[in-house]
Amino acid sequence: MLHIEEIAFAYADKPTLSNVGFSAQTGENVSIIGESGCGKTTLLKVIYGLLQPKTGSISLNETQLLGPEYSLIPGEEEMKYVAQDFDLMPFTSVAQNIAKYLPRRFAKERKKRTAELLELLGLTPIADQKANTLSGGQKQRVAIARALAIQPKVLLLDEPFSQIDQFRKNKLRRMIYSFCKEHSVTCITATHDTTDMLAYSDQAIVLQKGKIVQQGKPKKIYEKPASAYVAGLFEELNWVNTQWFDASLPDREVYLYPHQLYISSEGVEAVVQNSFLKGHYYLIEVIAHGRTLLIYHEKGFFRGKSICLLVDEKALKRNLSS
Ligand SMILES: Nc1ncnc2c1ncn2[C@@H]1O[C@H](COP(=O)(O)OP(=O)(O)OP(=O)(O)O)[C@@H](O)[C@H]1O
Repeated sequence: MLHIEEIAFAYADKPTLSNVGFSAQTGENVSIIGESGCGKTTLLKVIYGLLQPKTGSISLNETQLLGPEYSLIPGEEEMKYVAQDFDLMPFTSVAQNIAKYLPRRFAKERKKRTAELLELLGLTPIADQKANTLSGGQKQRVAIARALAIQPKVLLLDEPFSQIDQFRKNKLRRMIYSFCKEHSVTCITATHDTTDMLAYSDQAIVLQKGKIVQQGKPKKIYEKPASAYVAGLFEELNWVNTQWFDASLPDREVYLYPHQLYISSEGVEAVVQNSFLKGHYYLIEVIAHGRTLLIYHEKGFFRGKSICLLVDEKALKRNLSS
């Protein structure tokens, strides 16, 4: 188990993390999400042992990790960290970049494992290409393959799929996270992309200005966000007044996800501004009570069309009581 307790960290005298603590079971997949600059990368670097926390402690399977001030080589041996800058050997082939991290003694085993990793990350066709000729997404995949070369106990991924095309991203995500599960690798992913969190994480940690503001099962966080900040990490929010929909409710401004508003034959009058095709549905931008709101609908509408909106009453009331 990876146990992180009450970590605080500051760059010079600028506090960046305070009171951060959580535990991850062996093989658990934890996401760290939050707005840009909230401290996700810093937290991964503290866990990996590149930055020394001011206070707090980190232990892996009951062994306390002391941090870079107490080790000759920064970085914990049993962990692998895939940073945002990849750090590949530029004039070396994809296959050699991966093989370098495998023991030299067992040549046959080394070749087999390299081939497996090339296949897992979809890199076989470019195995002989030099790293400096790769695209950002290809470099990112080589960096992940390298981190998995010798199976770590803990894999720390910083925005792992940010440069990978949509077409490959979903398949790759499924493969990597199921690889980690099968091999009991604890995986901590810092991400902006809440799809990483909702579909694949066992536990999510939401950071805001270096502090944990919500923590738990992803579904629960999505359905019961602790604040508009947390909800806004998933989708653009609609701010509405409760009395537009129900005059008996206290007069409050509340936030709703787009799917919590829907088109009906009666309700709040709105005028369509834009319809954006999203695949099998549309994102519709409307103006109601002088505000821009977003809703989902199966059909698109022309600009200027008048429609009426109703609200998911449960969501409205839940929001009111939070
Ligand atoms: N080496 C550094 N020296 C001083 N301040 C730093 C340093 N690295 C990061 N910071 C600051 O610490 C804060 C947290 O940065 P961090 O990179 O951890 O955020 P993040 O959540 O990972 O952001 P992003 O999602 O944009 O990668 C930011 O305000 C950043 O400017």
